[in-house]
Amino acid sequence: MKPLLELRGVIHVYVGDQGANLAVEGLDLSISRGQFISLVGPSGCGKTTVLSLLAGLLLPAKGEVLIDGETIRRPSAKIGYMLQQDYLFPWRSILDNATIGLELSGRKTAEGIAYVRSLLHELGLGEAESRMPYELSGGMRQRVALARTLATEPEVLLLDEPFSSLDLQIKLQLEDLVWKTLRSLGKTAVLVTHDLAEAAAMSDTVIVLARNPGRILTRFDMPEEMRAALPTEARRHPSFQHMYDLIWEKLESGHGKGEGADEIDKA
Ligand SMILES: Nc1ncnc2c1ncn2[C@@H]1O[C@H](COP(=O)(O)OP(=O)(O)OP(=O)(O)O)[C@@H](O)[C@H]1O
Repeated sequence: MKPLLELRGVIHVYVGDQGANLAVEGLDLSISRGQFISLVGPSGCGKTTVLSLLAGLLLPAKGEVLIDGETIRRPSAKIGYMLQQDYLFPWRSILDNATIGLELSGRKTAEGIAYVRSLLHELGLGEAESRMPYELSGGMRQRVALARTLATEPEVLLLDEPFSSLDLQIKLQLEDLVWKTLRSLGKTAVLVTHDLAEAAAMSDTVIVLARNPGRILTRFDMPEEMRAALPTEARRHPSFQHMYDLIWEKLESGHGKGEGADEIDKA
């Protein structure tokens, strides 16, 4: 099957006052439609750089980044980006926050609003659409941010540590909810996380990166039964601990002491 997203021989160099910084080198990656991929690795290995390249916010110095076989040269409506911080506008209600992308792209039609209402409903916010951001918990705010990202119907969701600021219980609930929502809508997802358990539980495939320069060390395809299960169920699957240990060992072998594996959340 033709991949939906591809990185081919990608190199990215940041150029600034301090000179040139080779951030990532020789990245080759294919992601199929509907796949859920996680990127894990120590701080500075290029996870956010990869997301920015996929989002069209950065252009590679060498190589190609493609969606559906077409080179990504600028941000596209096909790709939505959800961040650690929700960046809700405090003066707008939940519904008005969730419809902002539609407004900016001139698509705030009755149909568009109805779709956003259905998303809010799916995400357990149906009764809360007229409430203001200050009235919401962190988990609710992230659900609004997800509805806002999905409102414009992107094919791909880039998720940059969207659960990292949440309490454990809320985080687990939200992992299930996001996984279920993206699955039911057939979306393709690329998650960046420092939490190896989260990566193993949510993903079809976990990509392990190393740094200096950022590069792909290996990829782990999760067992079929884990992939089909909700993240909280996948965490209880007999293969979960084994997959987790494999990812952790690869990270350690890739970095050695002092090279950053200790920054990964092993809890
Ligand atoms: N704007 C920038 N200018 C110069 N160098 C940068 C810039 N952004 C990132 N870098 C460098 O590129 C490399 C990759 O950074 P990136 O932020 O993609 O890593 P990361 O894996 O997402 O890190 P973290 O886990 O800490 O968020 C690092 O060496 C970083 O210092």
